[in-house]
Amino acid sequence: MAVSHEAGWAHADGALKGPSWLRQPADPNELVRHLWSRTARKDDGVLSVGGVRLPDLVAEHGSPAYVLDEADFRARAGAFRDAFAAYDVYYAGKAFLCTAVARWVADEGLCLDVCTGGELAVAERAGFPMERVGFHGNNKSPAEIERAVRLGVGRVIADSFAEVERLAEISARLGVTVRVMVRVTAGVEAHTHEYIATAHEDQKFGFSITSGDAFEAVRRVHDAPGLDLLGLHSHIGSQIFDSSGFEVAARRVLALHARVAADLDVRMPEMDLGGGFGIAYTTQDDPAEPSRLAAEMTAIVEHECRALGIEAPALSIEPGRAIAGPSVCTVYEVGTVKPVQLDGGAVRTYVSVDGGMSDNIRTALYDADYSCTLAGRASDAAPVLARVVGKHCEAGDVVVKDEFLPADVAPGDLLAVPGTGAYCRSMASNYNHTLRPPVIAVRDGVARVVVRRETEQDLLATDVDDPEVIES
Ligand SMILES: Cc1ncc(COP(=O)(O)O)c(C=O)c1O
Ligand SMILES: N[C@@H](CCCC[NH3+])C(=O)O
Repeated sequence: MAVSHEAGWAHADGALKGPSWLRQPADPNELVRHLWSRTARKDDGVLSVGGVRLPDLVAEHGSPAYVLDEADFRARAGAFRDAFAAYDVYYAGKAFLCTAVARWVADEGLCLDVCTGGELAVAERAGFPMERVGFHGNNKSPAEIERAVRLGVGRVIADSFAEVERLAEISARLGVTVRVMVRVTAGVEAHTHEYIATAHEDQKFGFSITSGDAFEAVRRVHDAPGLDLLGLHSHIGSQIFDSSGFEVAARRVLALHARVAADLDVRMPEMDLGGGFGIAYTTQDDPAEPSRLAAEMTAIVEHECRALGIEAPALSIEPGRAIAGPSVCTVYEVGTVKPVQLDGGAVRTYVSVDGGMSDNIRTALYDADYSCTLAGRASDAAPVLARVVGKHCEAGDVVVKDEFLPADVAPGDLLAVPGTGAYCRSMASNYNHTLRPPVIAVRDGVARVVVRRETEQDLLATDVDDPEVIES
């Protein structure tokens, strides 16, 4: 997919200008604090996280690597837990999940949202309390549902009529009661990239409120003997800053909740308002603290419930990105630096690193913005507008579209990109047979590998090298 260039092209005067919001760093040897995890700091230009200097980490574990600030992850999880104390907070494992992270989530008292058998397997291995797991997905297989039910997950979020039937059949066959939420689409156009908005009508998730499908799904779950109807679930999209989408969605979902009480005489005890809270990828983003989100969401729900004359259901939310995203930075090594002359005479500096769209697809896929900084040394060189690109055979293989880097950036330098904890490792691929990088958790000066780097043996393991197959 093409990379958009609000930025980036040579202007009429021949100069290369970045996007309007991009600023030259006040001091390239300092961090733009709110883009980095809590323990990240620069000393004489050397970046450390969790008390571990990144050049030392790379010397031991290689690059690229995702560096996970454990204290930061736990603090963000704890901030959601405390701010939303009256809610159940489900960490959305799709943002990033491994056994260590599942244990931290459990330790911090959060619940866990999984959406595939694979994520469920990690939860199981971590010994995550299954009654605190919610199982999502628009196309759960019968085998996945059965496994989740056998494991005793606390709730399954139903996404289609076929799934309601499967759930009813499985609960009857196994003789167990399954607690079910009904995922609804509230018909909201969330202000985010169209690929990650999920509450407008024309998409695959949930039951439409306006068409009447959501009401019908509630009725069927309620009527099924083995299913325990918990309530409605709404998730409007991801990387959202504007609370008006949540407000409209909450109003519509609560109206349905009230209608179910009035028409079916059923009081649903719970409601989930989903995740989607945005984080700062660049200086242009200004995310709200969990305490403000909690105050706003609670005010919206209380106001609506008063207006409808109903008792507020017990609420839950499902943040993923806002917990995992800012806790990680990716460290890369620079391989080549290529000044490219553009029409009009301006020069763009292409800085190639040893990863790319295989470890961070978000720039290519969503036109996402990132920033970066030199991580291994100080520099007093003048800033140049650079584009950080990967090593893949793809022109759109861009990691950071536009960033000011010191003009002396050179092969062997380390670059670190903040905000890569959500949907980077979890969406990583082996494109061009690259090896997915490790996730290294850092805390109190100690680095621990929590997801190891893939090896060529891992890649070759799935490639069948059997003369009987190949030559037949
Ligand atoms: C159902 C559901 N819950 C929670 C999330 C987590 O979203 P985010 O990581 O934006 O908080 C998602 C992903 O968008 C989702 O689809
Ligand atoms: N993968 C998306 C978000 C999708 C969230 C899952 N429903 C991103 O990187 O922004």
